[in-house]
Amino acid sequence: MTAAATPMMAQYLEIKAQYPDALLFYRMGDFYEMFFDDAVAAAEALDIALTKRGKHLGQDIPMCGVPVHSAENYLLTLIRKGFRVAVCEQMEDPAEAKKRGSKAVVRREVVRLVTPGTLTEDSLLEARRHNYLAAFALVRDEGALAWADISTGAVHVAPCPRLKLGPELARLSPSEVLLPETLAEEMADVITDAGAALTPLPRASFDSIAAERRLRELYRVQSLDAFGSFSRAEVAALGALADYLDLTQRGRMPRLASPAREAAGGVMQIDAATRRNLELTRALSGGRAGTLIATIDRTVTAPGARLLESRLASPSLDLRVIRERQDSVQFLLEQSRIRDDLRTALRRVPDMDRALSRLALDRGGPRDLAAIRDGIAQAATIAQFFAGLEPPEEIARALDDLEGHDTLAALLTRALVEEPPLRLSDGGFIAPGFDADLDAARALRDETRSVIAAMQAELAEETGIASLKIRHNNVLGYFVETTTTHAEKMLSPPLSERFIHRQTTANAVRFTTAELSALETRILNAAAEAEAAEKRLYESLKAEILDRAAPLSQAARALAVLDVSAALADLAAERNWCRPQVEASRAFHVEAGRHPVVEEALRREGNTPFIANDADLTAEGEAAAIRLLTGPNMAGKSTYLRQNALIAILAQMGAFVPADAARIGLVTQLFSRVGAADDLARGRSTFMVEMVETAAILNQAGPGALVILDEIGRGTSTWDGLSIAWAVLEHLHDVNRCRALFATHYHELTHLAEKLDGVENLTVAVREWEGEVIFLHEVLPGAADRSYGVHVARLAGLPEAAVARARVILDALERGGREGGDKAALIDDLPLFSAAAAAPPPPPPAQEKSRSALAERLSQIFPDDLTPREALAILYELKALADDQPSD
Ligand SMILES: Nc1ncnc2c1ncn2[C@@H]1O[C@H](COP(=O)(O)OP(=O)(O)OP(=O)(O)O)[C@@H](O)[C@H]1O
Repeated sequence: MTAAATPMMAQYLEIKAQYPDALLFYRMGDFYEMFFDDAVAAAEALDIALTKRGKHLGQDIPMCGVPVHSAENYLLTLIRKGFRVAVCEQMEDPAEAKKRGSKAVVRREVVRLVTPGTLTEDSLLEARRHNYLAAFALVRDEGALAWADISTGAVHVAPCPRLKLGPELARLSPSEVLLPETLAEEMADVITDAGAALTPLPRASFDSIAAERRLRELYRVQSLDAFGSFSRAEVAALGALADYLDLTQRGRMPRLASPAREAAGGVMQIDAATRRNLELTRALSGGRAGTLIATIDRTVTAPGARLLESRLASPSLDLRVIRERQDSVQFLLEQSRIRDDLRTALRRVPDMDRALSRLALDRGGPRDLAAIRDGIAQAATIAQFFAGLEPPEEIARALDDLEGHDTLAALLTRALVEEPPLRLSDGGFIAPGFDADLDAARALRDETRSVIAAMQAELAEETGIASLKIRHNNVLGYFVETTTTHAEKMLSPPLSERFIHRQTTANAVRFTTAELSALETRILNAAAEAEAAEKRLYESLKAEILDRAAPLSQAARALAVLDVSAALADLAAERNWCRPQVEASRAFHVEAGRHPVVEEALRREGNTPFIANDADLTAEGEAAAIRLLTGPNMAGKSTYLRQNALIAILAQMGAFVPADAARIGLVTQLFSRVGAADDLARGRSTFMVEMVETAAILNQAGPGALVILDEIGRGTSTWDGLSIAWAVLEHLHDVNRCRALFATHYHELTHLAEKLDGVENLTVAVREWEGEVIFLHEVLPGAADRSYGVHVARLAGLPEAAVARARVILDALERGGREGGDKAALIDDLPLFSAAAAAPPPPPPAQEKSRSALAERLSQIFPDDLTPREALAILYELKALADDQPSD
């Protein structure tokens, strides 16, 4: 067979040509088949068998396929691996096609293009995270970003200068970003750095005039002014979203809320590096464990979890909003009984937003109808909890949105069975008694079933074959079946006159009778009628729901608000967190602050308690307020720095904070950087990255900024590092004039406190006891006198000999430093390493050799060029050299 010539292959190639960038899932009966390169790629990605089907231009056609009923799992794998999938369905019954001629091909069409940003199925989505599709448009030099979650219908737009795109994407973490083709190449890195898939679109998709028309049609409005005034770039970005949705959903538009415009500068600016470093929603090691969100998330519904994450990702700069949210948390903190009832009731609230979206896209099922029913029923129950109380404004507004769905609730309650099936085709979801036609069809269908049972009993008696059965399959329909032992009897008169032979299998013989055929027609008709009636009812219930989509979505949002407020109240109650005073100032005062994640980790381990620490970073007038933190390794410097950044974020997202009291002047920008030495694995370039990031801070941080710098400059040689750290500190003080916490190992910097008004020294207390260092984790005013690195090296299990040697070197270096000596020359003065080793002296000749090898290696070393880590590596090398020599 030459498949190229087949009309089917011609149809395939024609459709495939329209989707060159996607894998084409080509429906053939119960399978989606893939051919040619698609098959090769999919077989590998899915780890399924690659087979062949006919030939094309003399070559075998590679083919693979996945069953339709389990296609979602395969889709998920493909999307996760970065593919896009065009789903091509059969648009008519094969029997229909046959009527056009035996060679006619079943009509097929792509019904949907599945991409990372356009998923709606629960199985393809993370319940507790948004799935954003974003579009960035540039009109002249003005940029805008629009983003939508089509699984919930939320749409936002905001001005976004080109330089802000990276931080904005870091905040939203979209799955897919649309860019005009012309920008795709130069901006690809920004998109992929944010972990999103990049989809370039033709410039026409971003044309602002066409976009305006598209949006007017989409929202069925005369003018976009109804939503506020948008810039050209904003309209273009929204238009690109609409265009892409039209393309991927093949004209079936999702339900989209009116675009909400986010004002520029409405949220705390936090760039990608800071988010990573503070482990807000993703841990440095990947995943959610150990992040701030994992520690504070006590929401009990998926929409609540999504709202909490978006509040955390975008701490507000609007005092009214912050205080309203705090009021809600406080109210539910005080009303602990209502909080408990509320949380119990919320646990039974389904994800109404996603159900609504699927219904709108015609991808829903009976279970989505039930989700709406249960959601609004719970909403009404929840509204009652607050009767007779005067809740604060945000909660009061939410409660208003919960009500007014009684008619729909009553309708759905009457219409649906308690637990409907997932798919429409499964049937049986409309409750008995709801619709007379359906009841009649079902009665007929079920009655005929009992008639069949009666007929089977009759025939068994008549033939004297007790094991005779009436069965059903898709090929024969209903048939009478007996085992082959009775074949002869059945196939000879008189029975053969009544029983018409249909089929003989290995174990059975099958027949039909005139009565059975008549009955079958009746059954089929009744079942089809019931199915049609049920489908009709489904459509009308769906329409009722979609008619009220906007208020329903508001109710869903209100439930999410209640969930978030109750969750934060629960956390505050259990962990004893306080309500921070957030104000328009440059104050930063925290009493007994804690790091929520470290504290929880310590609590889980159950040994040491977390030591709370105060922070006073209040800036006077326009001056800077910088605290320079010195102290040994492992003392808790990083923890202290980060806890204060996290407290600022929690305060401005409207949550309570892990402290006894806090007064936070609005932090407009938050920067956090960690010294490169913490990431040695990536080598030298890490230092470059660190410097680029530090440059970004010095260029951007304004008076409202809070800057957290952890051992900046550590990735280079000592003097370079010190000089850079010094200059950075001065710049922050004199030019940026922001609030900053600066942890360093360079003790020399502590002298700056005497010179610069806004700089004060802090240190983390340790106690030395019998030669051991005990970390007290207590932050106090003052400077550390030494770094205790050698002590920590010992704690980490460095060999005793190396530790002893390090002490000798340190001592000499410190003496040299104090006396202003040349450090390279110092090496000559140092007693040799082997002398410090506690090992028994090896035999003299070998020791001679060892000394010379060591001396030679030492002569090649210039301490000034070494980072501490390199010095440590050399120490190992020297030790190995010393250990090796005797056996030579
Ligand atoms: N306030 C605290 N109370 C109790 N334990 C703490 C506290 N702060 C830190 N720790 C513990 O000490 C460990 C080290 O803390 P951290 O990483 O902040 O130290 P560091 O001074 O920054 O060290 P390095 O300079 O080596 O990076 C933490 O993992 C934590 O277990």
